[in-house]
Amino acid sequence: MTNQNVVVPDAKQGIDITITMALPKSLFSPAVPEPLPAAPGGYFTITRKRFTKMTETGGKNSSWVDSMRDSSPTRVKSTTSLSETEDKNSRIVNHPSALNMFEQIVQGSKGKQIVMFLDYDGTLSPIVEDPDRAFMTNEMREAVKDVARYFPTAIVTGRCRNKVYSFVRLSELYYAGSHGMDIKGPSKNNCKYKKGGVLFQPASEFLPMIDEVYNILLERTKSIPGAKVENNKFCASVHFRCVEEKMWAILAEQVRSVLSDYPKLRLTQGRKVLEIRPTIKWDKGKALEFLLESLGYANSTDVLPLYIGDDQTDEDAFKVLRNRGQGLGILVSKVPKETNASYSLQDPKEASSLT
Ligand SMILES: O=P(O)(O)OC[C@H]1O[C@H](O[C@H]2O[C@H](CO)[C@@H](O)[C@H](O)[C@H]2O)[C@H](O)[C@@H](O)[C@@H]1O
Repeated sequence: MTNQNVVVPDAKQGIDITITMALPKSLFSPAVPEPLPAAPGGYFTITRKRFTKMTETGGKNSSWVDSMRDSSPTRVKSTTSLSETEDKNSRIVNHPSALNMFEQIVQGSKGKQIVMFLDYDGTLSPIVEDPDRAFMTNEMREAVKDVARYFPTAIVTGRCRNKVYSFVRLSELYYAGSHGMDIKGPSKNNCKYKKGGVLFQPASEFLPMIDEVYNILLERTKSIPGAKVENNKFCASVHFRCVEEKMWAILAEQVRSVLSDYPKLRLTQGRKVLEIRPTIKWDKGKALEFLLESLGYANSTDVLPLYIGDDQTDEDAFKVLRNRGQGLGILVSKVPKETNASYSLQDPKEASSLT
């Protein structure tokens, strides 16, 4: 790694600014990526019907447990070798490293205002067993702080907004917690963008319901060793990272039985986590659009949104960028994955080099 000066035109101020970043020596690769074929929707919602079918059969039907296993993107299916995956579906391995392509990304931004969107878990912080201890490093915090000095920067996460703020502790950022259902901008005196003090909570009516469901889930899962329920304000998470695999079907059945009383809630899956969310049509992609609009870039061609994320829920944002034909999705993943992102990074460390 080496420090390099990258000149980025600042459309807002009409001047070039120079950012010193830690970049790999191999950064300025001449390769230009082929335009990616359109990827199909990557959203991994488990429909109530499928969820019911999976859980009804309990441990006997392996599809439920398979689905829980597949929720960890670090797992490559043992029946398929990497080269087989490449042969079968080259689109999956076709998104080049964002690090190697960074020069092109920066060049592509010429004259455009970059807006940076960052997922938290698995992107800014490494995945750890205890969700309460998913701290980001000081180095990462400094990197994000640097980015926010030049570009509007938002954290977009499934976590409760206050919780992620307690990890990140940068008051100049925008925060979209609860999968984008709790959006807040920097306070007026800490914001250089025109609509900084934004606050938007499209699922506020669900607050009492989520609280209720959280408490029921706590009770119903307390006898399952390793299960952890997290209240993320407008959604809730049931973690199974520390639950023995033989208990997964039982945990699933508990969650299913709770959800069957709440038709206005739906289930999605993240990295070793079941996420209970309101059925409203709102996700990280909608949050990205809302923030671009709030910043005054709704129909602008002078903006380049960059979104870095690692999770299935980030696919909604990647898809929005792909459909707009504007901006870039960057997937953090060690293994090839079907994605709507255009570039990839291996892990949070690489993400910190990029930012
Ligand atoms: O949108 P994100 O910022 O990626 O948040 C998604 C979920 O992240 C957290 O869980 C994940 O990270 C934990 C800590 O590394 C890990 O233990 C867990 O297995 C992962 O799923 C968070 O705890 C959840 O509430 C978020 O929904």
